[in-house]
Amino acid sequence: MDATADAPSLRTPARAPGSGAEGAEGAAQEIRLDGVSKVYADGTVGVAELDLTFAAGELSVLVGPSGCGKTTTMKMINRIIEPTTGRILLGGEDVTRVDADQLRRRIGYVIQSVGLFPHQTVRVNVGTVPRLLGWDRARIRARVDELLATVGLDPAVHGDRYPAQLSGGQRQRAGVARALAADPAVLLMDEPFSAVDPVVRERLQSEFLRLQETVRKTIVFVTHDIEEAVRLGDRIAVMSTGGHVEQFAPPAELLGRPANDVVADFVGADRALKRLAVTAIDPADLEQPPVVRATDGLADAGAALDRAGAGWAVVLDEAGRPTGWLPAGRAAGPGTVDSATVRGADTVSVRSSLRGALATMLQADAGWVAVLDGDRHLGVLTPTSLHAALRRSVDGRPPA
Ligand SMILES: Nc1ncnc2c1ncn2[C@@H]1O[C@H](COP(=O)(O)OP(=O)(O)OP(=O)(O)O)[C@@H](O)[C@H]1O
Repeated sequence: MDATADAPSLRTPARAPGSGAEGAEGAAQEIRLDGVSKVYADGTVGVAELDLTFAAGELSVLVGPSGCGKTTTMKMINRIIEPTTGRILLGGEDVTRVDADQLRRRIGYVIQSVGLFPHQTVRVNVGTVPRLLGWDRARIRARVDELLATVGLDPAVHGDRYPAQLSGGQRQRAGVARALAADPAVLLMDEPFSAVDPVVRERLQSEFLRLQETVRKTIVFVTHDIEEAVRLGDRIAVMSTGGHVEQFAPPAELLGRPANDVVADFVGADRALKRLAVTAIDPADLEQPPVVRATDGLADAGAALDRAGAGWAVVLDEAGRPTGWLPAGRAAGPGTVDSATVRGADTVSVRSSLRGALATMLQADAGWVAVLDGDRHLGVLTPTSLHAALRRSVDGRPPA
């Protein structure tokens, strides 16, 4: 789903005059559940009283064991299931009592089995909601083709196929395109990627993250897979049996400070490792060994190392990129730094996660990795500073 080419039109579609869908299109809206509960006819508590706010433009994940009420919670938002008590506010508007059909047209919905109509072509499927909204044929056609391209399907190749003629991953992409067709303020996704194999799933997840960067919908996403939750979620709600929310927090906080044993059990014993993937590199975490230029004199470099009391220096080339390191023991005598440099410097972008930095460090076996902003050297991470960064991300403490 390379969304970049189509970004502007996804955000600002022309509104169909008199479509009756005013408010259906465009900017993401906050979803607030206010004392919402569901007790089924047989007395089963699907969801206990929930107070939850899904922030506009964020991807919130509902995660938890089977039967804990994830699907019930999600389906109450588009009123496939009617809440027993409470109010649901969409962009501040109480939608608990508005017409349910109209409400659903404002909300994109993607489910595990995709839910494409098998007897309709991909184009017809993706155009479902715009058709219901009364858009004219040319506009629907243009929108559908644009969306298919956005999610990585070629309209000329896949547009006239039936769902059975697509692979699982392609069907899932078509499902996402259909949910986005009328540019809904909100997307609900119920285990959308669980029916495809792990490799395809990971690719769909990455593509979906890129798409979300562009469209910035308010998304509520149900999964039972904590890895998927951590990968995708801006915030994660861990639910437990009986429809309770045990913790609702960003992934790093959830993994770093589980609110209780239920959450700790659910996120798993390897939560520290999972946390690496969701913790960004903070320039304040970086170590600053002395920096020398390849063209500097060795004696000058040695003096700089002495002054700093450092055992080694990062060597930069003329463009300022790290090319290797200079051990203090070699920083003496005639010649330039270049002649004494231990070649090879592994680098990572400051936009990487700590996991990316650790992976590079392990692969290189160098014990340090230079962090760059574009071509600019910002500092280095070592196992010690990486550990400090991880603790800082959890405790909110400044790095040592
Ligand atoms: N129509 C129904 N009548 C009675 N009980 C129901 C009904 N639908 C769901 N439930 C019950 O409500 C609880 C929550 O179900 P829900 O489908 O929301 O769970 P879930 O977390 O989505 O589960 P899963 O991960 O297995 O899909 C479960 O105990 C379920 O058995």
